[in-house]
Amino acid sequence: MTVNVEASLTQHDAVVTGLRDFLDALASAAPDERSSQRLLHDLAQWTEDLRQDAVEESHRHYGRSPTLATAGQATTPWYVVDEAAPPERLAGRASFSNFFLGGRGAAHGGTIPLLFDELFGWLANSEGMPPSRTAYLTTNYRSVVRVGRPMTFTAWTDRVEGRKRFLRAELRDGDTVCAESEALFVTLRAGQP
Ligand SMILES: CCCCCCCC(=O)SCCNC(=O)CCNC(=O)[C@H](O)C(C)(C)COP(=O)(O)OP(=O)(O)OC[C@H]1O[C@@H](n2cnc3c(N)ncnc32)[C@H](O)[C@@H]1OP(=O)(O)O
Repeated sequence: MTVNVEASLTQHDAVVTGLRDFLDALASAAPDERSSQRLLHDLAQWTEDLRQDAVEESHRHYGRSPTLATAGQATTPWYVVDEAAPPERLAGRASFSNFFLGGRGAAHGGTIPLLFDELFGWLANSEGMPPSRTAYLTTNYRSVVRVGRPMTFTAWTDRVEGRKRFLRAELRDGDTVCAESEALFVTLRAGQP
């Protein structure tokens, strides 16, 4: 079994990386009854152990990694930022593993806006920016996103009007634009969650 663990990762980051690999392996396999039973048993044991370790949101590790792609959210399509000029522009690479398969080799349609929302969150909430949230996000699907393909993305701030940031992004497979997105992020007022 190959587990994609980098030496520099903390133990928790390594667990999240392992979880991402696990989900891909699970989605790619057709385990027999015996394997499924063993898996269910192990999962049930770990679920129980982790429930004993439950803590309040601000003390959790999950989804807060400063070093991992996707901040350590194992259920977000993998991406890495290669060029960061926040809050103006981001560019990088992405890939949808079998865990994100919708059907006939194409990524599930709901997972593409999930990636865009991640990228927009990066842009709109970069260091020094007041916190903001997605008010709307639209996606145009131009060509299927194939699982396992190396993709590239660009996300940029189109314009700012007071508390409103209008953002745009493109996801490409080579020269083909597979999806485009447009979103509005609104800066939160004091007291908004
Ligand atoms: C905190 C960091 C976390 C990282 C976030 C990552 C991104 C996310 O996924 S966030 C999760 C998904 N998003 C949400 O749950 C947001 C839920 N919605 C809200 O909280 C609120 O509606 C919020 C904050 C977006 C806007 O509410 P509020 O501050 O009351 O806005 P409001 O004063 O009515 O409107 C401000 C302006 O935005 C415009 N606007 C607000 N919503 C929309 C919309 N959906 N469409 C178009 N325009 C809108 C208003 O028309 C207004 O424009 P103008 O100033 O020109 O009159």
